[in-house]
Amino acid sequence: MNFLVIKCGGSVIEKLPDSFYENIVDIQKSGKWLPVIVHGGGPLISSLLDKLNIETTFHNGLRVTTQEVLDVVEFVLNGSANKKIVRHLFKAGGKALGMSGADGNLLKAAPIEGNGDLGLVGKVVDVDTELIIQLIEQGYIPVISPISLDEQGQNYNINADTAASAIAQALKANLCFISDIPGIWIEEDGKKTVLNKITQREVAEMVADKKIVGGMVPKVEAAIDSLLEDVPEVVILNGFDDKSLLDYANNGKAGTKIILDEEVTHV
Ligand SMILES: Nc1ncnc2c1ncn2[C@@H]1O[C@H](COP(=O)(O)OP(=O)(O)O)[C@@H](O)[C@H]1O
Ligand SMILES: CC(=O)N[C@@H](CCC(=O)OP(=O)(O)O)C(=O)O
Repeated sequence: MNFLVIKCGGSVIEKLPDSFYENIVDIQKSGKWLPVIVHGGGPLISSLLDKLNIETTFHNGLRVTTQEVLDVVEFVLNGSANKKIVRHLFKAGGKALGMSGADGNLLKAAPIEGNGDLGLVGKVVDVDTELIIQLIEQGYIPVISPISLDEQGQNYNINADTAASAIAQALKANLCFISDIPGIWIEEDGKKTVLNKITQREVAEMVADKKIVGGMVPKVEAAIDSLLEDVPEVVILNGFDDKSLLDYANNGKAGTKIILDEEVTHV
């Protein structure tokens, strides 16, 4: 089965055109790919925290998460962000089922190592692929928020790129990150050039040189982790170009393709 994990960034959820969701439904109906959506909601969370006068900070692109912050994260991700996508897919003629990693114990979480400063930030340690496959077989497009529980029932804030990577690894799915940029860029003399591919080594150099920063850091780390665990392909696509997802699904055309160093000789 050709699974396609489509990670919708919070940077674009509010702005994706109807055609984006129609394309997902078309991709599913074509049978070429079985779509699974994983979503974030970073800017929506920050804006609600701001309205509630709760201070929020990030460390290497990850939100420092107290229990008070987590309540808001969960409210936004499992609520408005998840249901917005379900609603759009319904309007596009699809059958979407929204759930968090906690529902049906879909994702099992654990705190990330050395996370003292980050608080309740977790990682995914297990994915119930059977549940995802059963939903797909019943014609659903799963829409997954990354909030998940550990063995004790403690909830965790999990970066959506990291969760999407874990799900892609478990399904051996191709992974598309839909974000608010046309791909990874390099900036020289004030001019930005989008890279059509980037290697693991180049990613590491750009992160070390602070040429990849903020939310792009967990994204590229998730991309490399995925490829190292036999995910066939990871790409970054532009959420504002309504053809980018369809172009990728049909022709493999991507904004930026991330590749392992050993693949360089084969490209
Ligand atoms: N080298 C880079 N190329 C492209 N975008 C970058 C780069 N470094 C940092 N970014 C930032 O990463 C952001 C995307 O990550 P993020 O805000 O987490 O988006 P999302 O909500 O889609 O996951 C872009 O808006 C951009 O500002
Ligand atoms: C730990 C951590 O940083 N969690 C993220 C979860 C949402 C997310 O990842 O949203 P984007 O995809 O829009 O970045 C957060 O609290 O913002």
